[in-house]
Parts: sequence; C-alpha cells; structure tokens
Amino acid sequence: MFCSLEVVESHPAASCHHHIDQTFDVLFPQPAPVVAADPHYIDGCRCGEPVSATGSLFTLKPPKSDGSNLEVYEDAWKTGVWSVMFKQPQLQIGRDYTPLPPVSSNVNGDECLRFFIRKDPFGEVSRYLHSLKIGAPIEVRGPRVECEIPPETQTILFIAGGTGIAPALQAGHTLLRRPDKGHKPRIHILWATRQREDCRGGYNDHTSAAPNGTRWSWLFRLFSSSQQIAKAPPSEAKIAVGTSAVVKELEALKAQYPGQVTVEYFVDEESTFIGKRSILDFTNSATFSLGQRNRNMILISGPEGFISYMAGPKQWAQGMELQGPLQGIIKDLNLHGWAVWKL
Ligand SMILES: Cc1cc2nc3c(=O)[nH]c(=O)nc-3n(C[C@H](O)[C@H](O)[C@H](O)COP(=O)(O)OP(=O)(O)OC[C@H]3O[C@@H](n4cnc5c(N)ncnc54)[C@H](O)[C@@H]3O)c2cc1C
Repeated sequence: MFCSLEVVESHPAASCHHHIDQTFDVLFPQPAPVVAADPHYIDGCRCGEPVSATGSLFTLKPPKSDGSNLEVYEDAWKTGVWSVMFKQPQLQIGRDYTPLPPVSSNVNGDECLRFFIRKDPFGEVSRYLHSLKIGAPIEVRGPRVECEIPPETQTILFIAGGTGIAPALQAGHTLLRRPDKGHKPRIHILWATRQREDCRGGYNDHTSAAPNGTRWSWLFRLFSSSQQIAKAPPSEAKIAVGTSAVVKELEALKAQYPGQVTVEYFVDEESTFIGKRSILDFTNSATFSLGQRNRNMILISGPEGFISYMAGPKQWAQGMELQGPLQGIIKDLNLHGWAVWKL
C-alpha cells in the first residue's frame, strides 16, 4: 500500500520527506521484507543537489520524525542492499530506487533517506520525480532487500554501471560498519559512467595501468608503503570545486574507512571500459580469503545490457526475477571462491 504526500515548496532537484508505517503489503514478486511506506515530503530546507545534467541527489524526510522508521531502515542496512519504490500517482506506476548511506550526522535519529536519481527525459517516474517541488509529497513503499550480504563476507568487488553506484555505496556502508572480527573487510568498486561529468573529481585508487605501463596489483598497493600509496591526489583535490556529488559520497566512505574502500572509474566518452583485466587485478589479490563460502562476493548493478555483458542476463520465471546462469565475462574468467550476484 502506498501512502500520500503533499507539496510544500519546490526545487528543480527535489528532496523529500518520508515516513514508514507498519502496514504490510506484499507487492513484490520476490520473497523479501516489505513494509508499506507512508507519505514522504520534499524537504524545504534540504535542496536536491544536481550531480550532473543527468542526475540529482534527493533527500526525503518524513513529515514527523518520531523514530518509527529507524528500526525498519536499520534492519535493512544490516542485511544488505535494499531499495524502496516510488509511485507516480497519475499513472499509478512505481519504480525502485536505492537509498544512499546516511551521512554521518544522520546516523542517530534522523530518518532522512537520500537518493541519487538519474533523470531520463523519456522516463515516466524519474521525470516525475525531477519535476517535484521542494516540500512536495511523494509516495514511497519499502524497504525491499535486493541482496543479502552474509555476515561472513570479507571482500566485495562491486561492478557498477551508472546509477548502479548507489547500491555499491550501500554495500560498502553495510559491509564496513559491521563489528571488526579481527579482519578488516574491504570493497573495491569499478564504476562505469557515460560521461566524465557524472564522476568528475574521481581518481583511480587502483589503476589497471601504472604510469610506466606496468600493472599495479592489489597486493602491491595493499603492502606498499604509505609514501607509495600517497600517489593518490591530495585530499584538497578530492573535494575540488565541481566534484560530482556521488564522488563526494565515495570519498566520504573512504574517509570513514581508510584503506578499506577503493574505486576505479571508467568513462564511456573517454573509451575506458571495465574489462577482464580490471576484474582480475582485484580478484587475483584476494586469494588469502578463499576457502569459505560467501567470504568473497562480486555484485553487479546497472542497466540490463551492462549486467548481461558482465554476468549474463537475469531471467523471469513464474512472475519472479531470477539470477539466471552465470555468463558473460565473469564466467569467462572462471573465478573460484567468489559468489556472484546480479542486482
Ligand atoms: C532495485 C532497483 C534499484 C534502483 N535504484 C535506482 C536508483 O537509485 N537511482 C536511479 O536513478 N534508478 C534506479 N533504478 C532504476 C529505476 O527504478 C527506474 O528504472 C528508472 O528511474 C527509469 O524509470 P522511469 O519510469 O523514469 O523510466 P521508464 O518509463 O520505465 O522508461 C525507461 C526507458 O525506457 C524507454 N521506454 C519506455 N517504454 C518504451 C517503449 N515502449 N519502447 C521503447 N522505449 C521505451 C524510455 O524512453 C526510457 O528511456 C533502480 C532499479 C531497480 C530495479
């Protein structure tokens, strides 16, 4: 069941309020924790932040923050990658969107949800969302857990295309905030975007090609001296004017968990693409955590064609979306000891 909202104020890159109640409504084909959500409101005091010409950050806030949503969200954050559904009221259609990790000041008590939403000029719901004014009501339902990250997981390779970066940020948040069991987990993100604008200010922590033409292995970077690692741009560069809001999110995650998050950027218009080499550079380095089921995960998120190319298409059967067989370049790599999940 969806709940209604009301418009208070407007802004081109909208941000919203939300609230979840405990009404249960099974809408989704997959068995997953689902609760109905209440009206969310575009937040008049938090402007949506354009990430680029093609996407914006939205903030949703419940009309009244009484803490009732926190437990629901907290369970989802502990479990893995999750989404909520926004409804376009005129057409009565819904689409899924992925909350970004809470900003650190939000962790205790603030029930805001934040989203990175790509504006598709021909897309019904994304166009609707971008047209909302600050303070506008929006109907939200969720959360739905898309993929569990088991407690024993130590290493994630996240292959993201476009807005697939939102679940990558989620996976990082969920994995890295777990209590330290003597071994620091880590996440390596390969993010492919169409334009540099989408990831402006981002630099590669772990480049496939070193300046002298040799390849840098993950182990090299892991065990090399801090001086060598300091080849990354200075911190001022990370927050340079014009840095994309999503890159800022990635930098914030890195700052929160030093040495546990690395990112490589690939840009279509610069003809840099995620290939087998980028995947192997990372997976070859993770052999020390092989041997236990679910220790190492590869998660893939992005447009259908992107997922198919990487790991084969997902499939539909009996009204349910299934993973489908492993195909694509990840199958070709014949990796052992990695659980693969298509989001
Ligand atoms: C679990 C999950 C999480 C997601 N998280 C995010 C997120 O955090 N951020 C985000 O931006 N997106 C996310 N998405 C994608 C999002 O749900 C929507 O798919 C996206 O916003 C587009 O929806 P839309 O209604 O705007 O476009 P739609 O109306 O569905 O159209 C999509 C595209 O298809 C084209 N199209 C539609 N109908 C036809 C047709 N008959 N023939 C040819 N072309 C057609 C349209 O022109 C448009 O380009 C997520 C998706 C899932 C499944």
